Amino acid sequence: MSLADPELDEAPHLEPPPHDALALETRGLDFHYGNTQALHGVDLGIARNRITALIGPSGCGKSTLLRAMNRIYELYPNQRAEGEILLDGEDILARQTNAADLRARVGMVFQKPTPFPMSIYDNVAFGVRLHGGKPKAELDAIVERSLRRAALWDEVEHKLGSSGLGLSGGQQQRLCVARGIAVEPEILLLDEPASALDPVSTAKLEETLLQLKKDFTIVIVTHNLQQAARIADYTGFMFMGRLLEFAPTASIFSTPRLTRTRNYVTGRFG
Ligand SMILES: Nc1ncnc2c1ncn2[C@@H]1O[C@H](COP(=O)(O)OP(=O)(O)OP(=O)(O)O)[C@@H](O)[C@H]1O
Repeated sequence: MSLADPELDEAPHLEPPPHDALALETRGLDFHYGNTQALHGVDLGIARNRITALIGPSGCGKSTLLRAMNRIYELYPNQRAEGEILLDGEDILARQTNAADLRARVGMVFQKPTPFPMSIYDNVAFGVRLHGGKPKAELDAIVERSLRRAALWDEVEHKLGSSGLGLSGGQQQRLCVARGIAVEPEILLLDEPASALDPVSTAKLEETLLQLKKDFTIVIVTHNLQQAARIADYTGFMFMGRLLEFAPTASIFSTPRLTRTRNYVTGRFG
């Protein structure tokens, strides 16, 4: 049976977290790239201090959904989101929401590590300086704390003045996590953050994320189903721009309700 089988006309099965546990919620979210509609009426609830994974076949809209959550798509022409995205009850798609403030509250780490061409220290301090700056001693403390939380401090404490570009891929990605959390966002979005990393670096990043969920709400897009099963509390399965199934991770992998989800998580599609 093909995952795209039109005979499989199944209604979505959504088991969102309790409403009072939500940090962010999308309601009826549509997304367009010009004339192409990439998201169709997505209703998604992201639980506070939990890891939520978005899985699904290539092109199903995972990255688009993530990019809507901090309005980063606005930096590109002809991309638009419609519907509601509630962050602590406030609709961030509303015009009056300041995009720079929003991106400080909803940080993002990309697939490819993207350290800036500057020192390790300056990479982590970058966002804090951008959002108003702090006295040197306070900034030092923030940089150390962020690097510790990203499990990178022990590896870089003696070379904070060296270029971030000189680190290994795995270290660079943890540097990007440190940069993202230095401004104390409420939510950290990660778009396939381990796809360019070796297994050891991946394990280290996963461990870091499990620690970080004590302080942050995490949403991760991943192609790696084992990764979702290992670290996510909730998992959403997307298909052709729709959120088809959403539930606690164990249910998605052990007792998926929809045939399409089952075919995908067992690798029996296509
Ligand atoms: N810049 C763009 N312009 C036009 N269409 C786009 C653009 N970016 C994505 N799309 C389309 O939107 C749909 C969703 O893409 P998206 O990148 O969100 O999927 P994805 O699930 O993250 O895929 P992958 O797993 O391959 O990264 C796809 O049909 C894609 O072709």
